[in-house]
Amino acid sequence: MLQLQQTVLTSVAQGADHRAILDQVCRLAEQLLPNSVGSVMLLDEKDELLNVYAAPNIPPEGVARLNGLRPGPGAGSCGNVLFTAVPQFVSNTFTDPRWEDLRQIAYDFNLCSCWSIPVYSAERKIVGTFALSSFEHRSPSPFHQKLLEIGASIIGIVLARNKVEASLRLFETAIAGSEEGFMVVDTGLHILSVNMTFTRMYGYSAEEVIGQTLPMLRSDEHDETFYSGLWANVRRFGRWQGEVWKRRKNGEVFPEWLNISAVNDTEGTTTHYIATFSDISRRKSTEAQIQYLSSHDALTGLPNRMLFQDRLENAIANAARDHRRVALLDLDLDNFKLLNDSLGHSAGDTLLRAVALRLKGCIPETDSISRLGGDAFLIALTNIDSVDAINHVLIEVLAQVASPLDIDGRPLSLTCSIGVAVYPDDGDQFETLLKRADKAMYHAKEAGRNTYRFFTEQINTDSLAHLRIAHSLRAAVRAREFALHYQPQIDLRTGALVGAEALIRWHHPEEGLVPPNDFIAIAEQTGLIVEIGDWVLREACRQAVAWQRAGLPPLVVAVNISAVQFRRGDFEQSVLTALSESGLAPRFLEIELTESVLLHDMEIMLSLINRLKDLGIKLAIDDFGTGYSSLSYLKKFKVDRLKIDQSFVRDIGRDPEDRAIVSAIVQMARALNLQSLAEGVETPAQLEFLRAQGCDEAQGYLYSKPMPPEAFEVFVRAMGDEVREY
Ligand SMILES: Nc1nc2c(ncn2[C@@H]2O[C@@H]3COP(=O)(O)O[C@H]4[C@@H](O)[C@H](n5cnc6c(=O)[nH]c(N)nc65)O[C@@H]4COP(=O)(O)O[C@H]3[C@H]2O)c(=O)[nH]1
Repeated sequence: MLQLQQTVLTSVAQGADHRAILDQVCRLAEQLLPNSVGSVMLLDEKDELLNVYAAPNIPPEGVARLNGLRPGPGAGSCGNVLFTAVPQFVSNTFTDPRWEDLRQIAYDFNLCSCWSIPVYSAERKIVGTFALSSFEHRSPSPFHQKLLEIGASIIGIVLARNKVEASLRLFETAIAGSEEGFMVVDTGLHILSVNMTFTRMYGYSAEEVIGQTLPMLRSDEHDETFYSGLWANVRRFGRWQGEVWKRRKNGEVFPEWLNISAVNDTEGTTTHYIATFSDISRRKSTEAQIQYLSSHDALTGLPNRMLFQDRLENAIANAARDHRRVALLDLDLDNFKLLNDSLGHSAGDTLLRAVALRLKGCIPETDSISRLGGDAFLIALTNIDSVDAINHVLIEVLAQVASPLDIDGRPLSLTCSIGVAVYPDDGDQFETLLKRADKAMYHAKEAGRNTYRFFTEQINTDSLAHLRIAHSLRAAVRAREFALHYQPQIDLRTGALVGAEALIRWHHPEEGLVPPNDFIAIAEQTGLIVEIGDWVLREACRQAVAWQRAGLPPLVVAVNISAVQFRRGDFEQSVLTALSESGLAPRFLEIELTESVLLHDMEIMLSLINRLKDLGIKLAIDDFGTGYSSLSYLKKFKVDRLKIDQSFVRDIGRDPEDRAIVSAIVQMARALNLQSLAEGVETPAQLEFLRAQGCDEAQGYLYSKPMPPEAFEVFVRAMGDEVREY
């Protein structure tokens, strides 16, 4: 008996298959009761019928006939064990009423006696029987009863263990195939096991990560405080869950939903952590998409009213802090309904999309546009420090919307009316500003459309003057209302004429002569300066050649160049065209630039200027001393002349600082081998000071105001021989 126990336990310890162990139990019992066969019967899943589970020495036909045995008073020893829940020892199966239903089987297989006792589950429930059937009539001795008891209890243990193992196997299969990632780590955060989903999600094989610690999977999205908080939670509450950004083997960072639970032993000490996790990148991008759709206009992709309002309110809060303004533009397309009805709605949609795109191009990235629905758009201009900045955008928007469109091959032109309300002048709430901008927009419509109106009358008046100039400037370019006046530049040592600065004049048909300071900035804002500047260059070159042809000594003509001319348009080509059209030798053309132009995009400027200088063109720095004065550029750019700004010259007589500045510029120019020219010289005293400092040249009312070409010609001829090329 002891040997039976030992043999079976060894098999259990070695992890042998449970059926093989049950067979072994039967065989060992048979050895201890010669002339008998052992069998194990188990209840089916419904707990109704008994089936043979192990019976190594009962022939298959016998097993087949015993299977499906329904417990009952005549259902043999095993059927009665289940029926009565107590052991059954039948010494004569041929006569005993408990074998009533199985009598034929008893005869056919010569099973003369049969002893059967219950097999219990771990929960003390009868799950089957263990029986010894003999080929002779006999009753069990106490030893045999013990044998049956021990056999049944071993069978119970083996079956229970098998159940646990089976459920473990099931669990493992479930984890391996789970859509969720699964990982077990020890308390030192070493990875002990991972499932297939982990491998798929992270791109690491199990071998690559087992034994490594968890931080290898971290991204840089969270700092140490985040992770220490997370683990503090797990230690305190036994679990943590939340969103964490992790890094795959290929370096990609992705969001996962992570669940960590502590596993404790029976004493409550944590031995392991189990992490389950899923990749939520797709969910997040769907969420982002939903968020996008709910905050944007489907047709144009522009923010909808809700998002726009949010942004405007933010902008107002920032502007309040920085003492700046925010403008709300309420824009309505003129006659859109008419176009939409006549073109069809699909063309109408294309039109709205095209307008949205153009509007986007008129404002900085940081500002917002929204479509309110229909043909109404809102624009928020943030960070505004002057009404001029709003004017600039308004003029640009009117021009952009009005420039011809091609819709499905059809040329179309469209205009819009804009109402403007300004924070803080017109209110500090979105709704108030919107109402006021809307009201102003109706005034723009009433004023004949294709224009804008501010809600506040004063801003309106100033701004409309601006708009008027912008409008008439466009016409002025076409109507050739510009002229150039020339101001002589004189050599201070010899008194000879060395050059002329060309200065633009605008002869407005109604307003008379408009000075450049009143329109150059607007021309720059509208981009018209490119066209105007082209004209100035061509005209100055043409005039210089005309004078030479008329017998005047050759003079260098200086032309002012705006920064916008450099950045927009092809400046180099303009110069080449002006020179070749006129036939002027490049050394008679000087371009005047301010310091800030040179310092912006320095590398690009340098190569452009060098190409022009290689042609022989001269370069003067205008308003010297008022800008950045980063002196290193003077050498880099091969400058010929420094023009001392008239603001320093004006007060030479009164202000010792100005005197010091002028004298320093003159000395520096000399040291660098550059010419110095003082602007705005009005008095002999100023002239004396400049001469004493060694300033090379001067220009100013003392000699002459800028003159029309004919007057300039008379001036030059009057100077006789005193003209030289500098
Ligand atoms: N008080 C006083 N002023 C004197 C005296 N001598 C000359 N001026 C004025 O000083 C300005 C000198 O031109 P700027 O500094 O280049 O300043 C110019 C220049 O920056 C710009 N400008 C003029 N013509 C053009 C042009 O064709 N293109 C560009 N981009 N800008 C131009 O407009 C500015 C103003 O031009 P203007 O009104 O013609 O004013 C000219 C000239 O008439 C003087 O003794 N006393």
